[in-house]
Amino acid sequence: MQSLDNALSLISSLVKGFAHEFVALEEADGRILSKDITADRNYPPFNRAAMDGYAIMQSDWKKGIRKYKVAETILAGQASQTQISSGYCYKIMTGAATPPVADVIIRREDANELDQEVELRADDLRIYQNISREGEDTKKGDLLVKAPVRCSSQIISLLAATGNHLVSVYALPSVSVITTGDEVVPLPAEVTAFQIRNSNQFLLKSLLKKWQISAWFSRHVADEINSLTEALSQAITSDITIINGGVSAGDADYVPAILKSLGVREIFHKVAIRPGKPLWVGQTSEGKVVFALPGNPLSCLTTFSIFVESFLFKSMGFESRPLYKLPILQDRSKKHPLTEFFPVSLDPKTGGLQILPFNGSGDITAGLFADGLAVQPDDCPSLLNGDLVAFYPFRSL
Ligand SMILES: Nc1nc2c(c(=O)[nH]1)N[C@H]1C(S)=C(S)[C@@H](COP(=O)(O)OP(=O)(O)OC[C@H]3O[C@@H](n4cnc5c(N)ncnc54)[C@H](O)[C@@H]3O)O[C@H]1N2
Ligand code: MOO
Repeated sequence: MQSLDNALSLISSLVKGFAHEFVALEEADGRILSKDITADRNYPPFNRAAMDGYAIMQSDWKKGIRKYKVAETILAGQASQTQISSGYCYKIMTGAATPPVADVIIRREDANELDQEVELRADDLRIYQNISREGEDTKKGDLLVKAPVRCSSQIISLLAATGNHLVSVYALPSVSVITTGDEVVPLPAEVTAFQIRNSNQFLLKSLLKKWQISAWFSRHVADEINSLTEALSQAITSDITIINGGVSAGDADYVPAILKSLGVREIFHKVAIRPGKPLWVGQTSEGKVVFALPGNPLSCLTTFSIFVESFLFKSMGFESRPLYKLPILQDRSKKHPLTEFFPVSLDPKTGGLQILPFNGSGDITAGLFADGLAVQPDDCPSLLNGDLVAFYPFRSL
């Protein structure tokens, strides 16, 4: 049985890195950028008027001039046609380019608009008042966002602002999802007394969607050697195969043996964690990776979130995944020597972690309102209120 750290480093050793591809900006939400974003020009690209008003020369104001003739009206997007001299101003709109000769804008609210001229008022006049100067936000060539990073709405906006209508992202892997078990029935079939519905298939597909991945091959297979062999032989042609159930010690837990018979090399079987101990990980001779996750719903969620996601993060260029240390808000003890993952919610008032009780890893409500998983290390029999614990968020925070 592997320790958690060993299991994670064995998984890292399987990473070859996904290819890069270009996608349209409209399709980039939630994808992982594979190329840095740099500024294609200065921002603002010109001395941008920040207010509707009148642009003057500060030197005129200092001379005591308060009434100005309007030389020209400059709208956003227009180039100015005139060069003002003393006693003249531009009428200018927010977002328009302020000609270099003008170095102050007085708001329209502080102007008395007369027939051919305008009388301006200001208590305190500062150079470049109401002008956002060229390059003051960022300079051409500046690194704005370092890859890899998940495309948020703000990043999408920045990509658009900097002219990237095609975006370089990490290509998505092909993924198969196979659930197993005689007792597991698909929706919307009726369940008999000793059957259960196939929730993990939906769980896994939903977890993959966070990465914008849809499984190309998805099937439920009974605990029967021939059908499992047939389905798994197809599934393992994918970059990543995720199998659920049939990996512990039961008479019908055929998955590890069948994978081996199909030439999948076992990297490890069993990790010293709870839930999720029976996890099996292997690799085909072509380098495709196979995760066989334990069947209990919380074990499935945990092993996906910790192991499959670590593999995805690394394959998409992240050195490590975001991991937080946050205070736990209750005492917690454990009697076994395994590292324990448990569902927690983020307390909005304190920023600490509330422990969410559940009734074992088969409880369908376990982790229902959790924001992520917290960790009680193998050698730590008790956690005290206020102790910092590792926190793996379910969503990128
Ligand atoms: N003698 C031992 N027994 C067990 C061990 C062990 O080490 N020695 N490990 C236990 C642990 S921990 C877990 S977790 C389970 C995992 O077993 P399997 O991965 O072989 O999974 P199954 O036995 O097929 O199912 C376990 C449980 O999960 C339910 N299940 C399965 N698939 C689905 C699905 N698609 N949707 C919803 N629920 C599912 C299944 O009905 C079982 O109740 O083994 C322990 N036993
Ligand atoms: O992974 Mo198992 O859930 O520890 O019962």
